[in-house]
Amino acid sequence: MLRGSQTLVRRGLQHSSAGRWSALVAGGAAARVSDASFVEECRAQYLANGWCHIPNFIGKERCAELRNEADALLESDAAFASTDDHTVYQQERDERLPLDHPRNRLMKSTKRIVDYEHVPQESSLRELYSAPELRSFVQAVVGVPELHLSACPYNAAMYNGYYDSDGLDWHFDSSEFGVNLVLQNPTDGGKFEYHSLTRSEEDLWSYDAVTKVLAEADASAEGAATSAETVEGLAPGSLVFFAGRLSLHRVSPVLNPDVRGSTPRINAILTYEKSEGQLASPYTLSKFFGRSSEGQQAHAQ
Ligand SMILES: O=C(O)CCC(=O)C(=O)O
Ligand SMILES: [Fe+2]
Repeated sequence: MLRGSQTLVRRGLQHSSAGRWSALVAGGAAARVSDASFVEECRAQYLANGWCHIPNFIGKERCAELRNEADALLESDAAFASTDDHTVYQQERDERLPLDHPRNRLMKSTKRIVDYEHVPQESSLRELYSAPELRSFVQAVVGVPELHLSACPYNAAMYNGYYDSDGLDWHFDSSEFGVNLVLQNPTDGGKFEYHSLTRSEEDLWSYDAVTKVLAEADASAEGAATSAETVEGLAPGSLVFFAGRLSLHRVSPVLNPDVRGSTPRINAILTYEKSEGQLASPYTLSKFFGRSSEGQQAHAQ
């Protein structure tokens, strides 16, 4: 009797979670995240490219709702505008090496961020981020034994806004998987450029490979070919994720000719980690979030 009623309660919970997921992503490809053939297709794409792009992952209405929320927050006091120099490794420079060494070369990035602490409690972004359906799906596609929510109160999920001439220069992510939900494209520029598996877990410096990608990037400004690729076709509602911890990537500067008015590039980033309790690095927190490690510790989730 007791066992029977517990089963019923559990089934009821499962139904309500699945029902909530369907409502959250209504009209989008995400309705298929538990479908084995869909997961297989996405896994094949991830293995072939190093990234996986799913157009129209969430429905148009949900996308518009998130875009409107992000747009308002990014223009409010909740936003942190960063203008910073950083190394591709997102670590302090090594004074023993020359300034033009890849370890020390400084990249320039400017953008706005609304971090998780400023995302309203009732926001659909919070629901999407913590949905077990999404986490299991990403885990299956990237092929890791476990995937966890970030313990950082700031980088768990956030909105990014790139306004005129903003961009995020070449870097490796310090968190494991930054899942990118595209909410608005700018008029021009703001492309996502990606070099697959530039470094390995065995050699996290991989200086030769990093030197080569950065030299190619410099030369490509003059029109030369590069082994980095631009991920094409990203549009509002697209979900794209990639091995950003091992692959150099950047967002090219947003170009908004004044005459056509200003349309920022807006997206949400959802952070997942391979192990439980992961926090953001002090370097990343201070450069991109305007936050301290002490604050992170005090509010860790
Ligand atoms: O905004 C994007 O498309 C990518 C952002 C990114 O690489 C990051 O936040 O680390
Ligand atoms: Fe990144």
